[in-house]
Amino acid sequence: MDPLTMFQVVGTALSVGDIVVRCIASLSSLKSKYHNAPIIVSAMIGQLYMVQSALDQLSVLKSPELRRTPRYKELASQVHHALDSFGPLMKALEEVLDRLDKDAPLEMTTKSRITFLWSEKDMNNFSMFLDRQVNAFNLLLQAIQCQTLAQQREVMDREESQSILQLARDYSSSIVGLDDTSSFISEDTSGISTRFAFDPIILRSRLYQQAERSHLRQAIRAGKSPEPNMTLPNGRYNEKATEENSPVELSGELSLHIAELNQNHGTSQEAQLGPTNDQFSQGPSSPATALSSESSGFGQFARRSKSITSIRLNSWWKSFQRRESDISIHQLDGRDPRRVLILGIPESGKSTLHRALSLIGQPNLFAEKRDMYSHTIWRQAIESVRSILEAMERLGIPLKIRVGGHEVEKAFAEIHQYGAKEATFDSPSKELVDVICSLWADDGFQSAYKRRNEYQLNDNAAYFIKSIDRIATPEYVPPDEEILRTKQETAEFTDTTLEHMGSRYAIIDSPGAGAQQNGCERISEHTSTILFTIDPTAYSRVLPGDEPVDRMQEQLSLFESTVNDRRFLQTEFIVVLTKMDLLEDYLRDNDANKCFGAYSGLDVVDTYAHYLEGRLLGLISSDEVRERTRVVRSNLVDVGRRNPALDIIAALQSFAGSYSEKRRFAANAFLDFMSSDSGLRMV
Ligand SMILES: Nc1nc2c(ncn2[C@@H]2O[C@H](COP(=O)(O)OP(=O)(O)OP(=O)(O)O)[C@@H](O)[C@H]2O)c(=O)[nH]1
Ligand SMILES: [Mg+2]
Repeated sequence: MDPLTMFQVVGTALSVGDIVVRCIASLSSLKSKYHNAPIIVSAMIGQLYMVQSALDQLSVLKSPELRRTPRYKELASQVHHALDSFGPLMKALEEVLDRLDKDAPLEMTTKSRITFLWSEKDMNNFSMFLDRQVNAFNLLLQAIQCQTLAQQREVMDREESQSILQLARDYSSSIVGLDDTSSFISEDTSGISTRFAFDPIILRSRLYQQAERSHLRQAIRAGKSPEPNMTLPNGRYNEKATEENSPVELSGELSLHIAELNQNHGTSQEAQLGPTNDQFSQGPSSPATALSSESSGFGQFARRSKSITSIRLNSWWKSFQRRESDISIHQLDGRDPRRVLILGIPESGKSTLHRALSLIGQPNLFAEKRDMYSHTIWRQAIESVRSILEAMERLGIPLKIRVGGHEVEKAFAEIHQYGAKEATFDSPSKELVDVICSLWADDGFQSAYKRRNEYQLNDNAAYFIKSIDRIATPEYVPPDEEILRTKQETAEFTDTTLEHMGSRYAIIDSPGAGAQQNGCERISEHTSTILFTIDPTAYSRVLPGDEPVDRMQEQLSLFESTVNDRRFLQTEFIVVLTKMDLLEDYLRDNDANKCFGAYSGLDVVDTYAHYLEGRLLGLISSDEVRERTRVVRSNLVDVGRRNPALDIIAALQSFAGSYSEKRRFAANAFLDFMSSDSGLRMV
């Protein structure tokens, strides 16, 4: 028997290209007839555009020459029936759509809506099944792009690739019914990521971009910019997200890892364990179904009658629907959150970024805790004054003026006394507040402050000291911006789940450097994006601790080792230059030119930031990783008017790394549109 050839594999897929086009047309027609058509119609149009783009790319391979190329022969045998069900699936979908389009009433009444919803369920299954096929297509395209046989083998031998093919094969054999008894639908997708190195090719394709543009146009036409909109008030997508796909399971998996990590660090976090990994994977993959080459390949589907295919597909749907409740939510809509890990040296702003991101999803994050934070702010202000006074002593800087009748010793003693007491906020004396105001006006105090790089001082010391008379009043209620200025050392990994424009992110904050490295080992496999915080004011400062460690050197080395770590080869990086608001003052007080050597002009914020960005990007050894790296400059505490963390979200969304992300983005624009007044209204 002839072995399967690339010509057959590709030919089979291409033979139904016209049907794909017709299905897109039918879905569009349905959508235009129903002002309030179900969301799945829009989602499927996007999905089919994906398929069409993949076919477009594959069409170059239809040459019979490929029959003879050993590399493609091997590839064909590896793909081995994974795409067999694509043809029948498209044909059955076309039938369903024909029927729906024909029977569609002009007005969608409650009754017709119910009828439609029945079909919607089928379409959801179609949509999920299509996903498996698109994954297999993607893999095929990725392998074909390889330059050598060795590279191709490397791609195909990956565990992830094998899982993708196995899954597509399992579904194929269930659908075409060639060996129903020996095959079953595997639910084990845990090892499959939705990201492929090949995805950008699809994303760059004309068809996909057209589809995406059209989605965005609709969203814009509906008067909605793709500006952040945390929740869709009536959006089904989000309802699903919070009810069916509540973060519990996903977060549970993540919390499991985080709890483990924290346990390893000997921290005290009580793990809220969710389901174990075993609960997420619901059984082993089935063995590949052995099929003869006669019953597969090009021509096979042409011989199958449409009705037989449909009957089999229908029965597959039914059995699938029964199993629906057993399926992991990863499979139902592919909306598992992107896992975003925040890394950086101590005090580089990781937790501030984490908190700013959390505020996007939970604007009332601090509502219950403002009272507590007013004490924290007062305490940190007093501690800052004390640190400066201590530094004056150590550096031999005298106070230039007498402080409101107080000598420095007296002021010092008083501050000490306040620093020693825990919650002294209730009664900060007017006298003490005056002392602090006078200290701040003192030249000696100021020159010690300017030398803050020589000792440890809270980054927001100046802000709090300057605001002391406001902070010291009993009526003081700190706004979010000021809470974000407080410093709290992070001892353990913490995560938060953020929903934004239909995308979900599990964002993990990490503790200081030592613990971070241990944690990274374990958490890396779950990370799609790393937010790397860089403190631009770190030069000429040392890290707190026994050994003097140059902060800037430390963060450049940590960045270099992280960004070039093999485990993160597929990871997206967003470098966040934090504390941009503090930079101008810091550059004025500390000569960056001296610190960085031969460069000049580094006393200007923009020139310095530009130089630092160049240094950071220069540390990335892989071009691919550099392409997947974005830099965002941020003043993280300035959340008053517009949360700066939205820029990070925009950077997250800008990645074209995975087609599913892009699709999600486009779908979300749709969903936004559908949930707007001019869009979908649930009956
Ligand atoms: N003004 C200003 N302060 C910032 C900014 N980013 C961080 N900070 C402050 O810098 C200090 C350290 O920030 P954190 O977020 O606690 O740093 P971290 O990296 O989490 O530190 P560890 O948990 O100790 O590793 C805090 O006082 C923050 O308020 C910023 O953009 N502007
Ligand atoms: Mg922290």
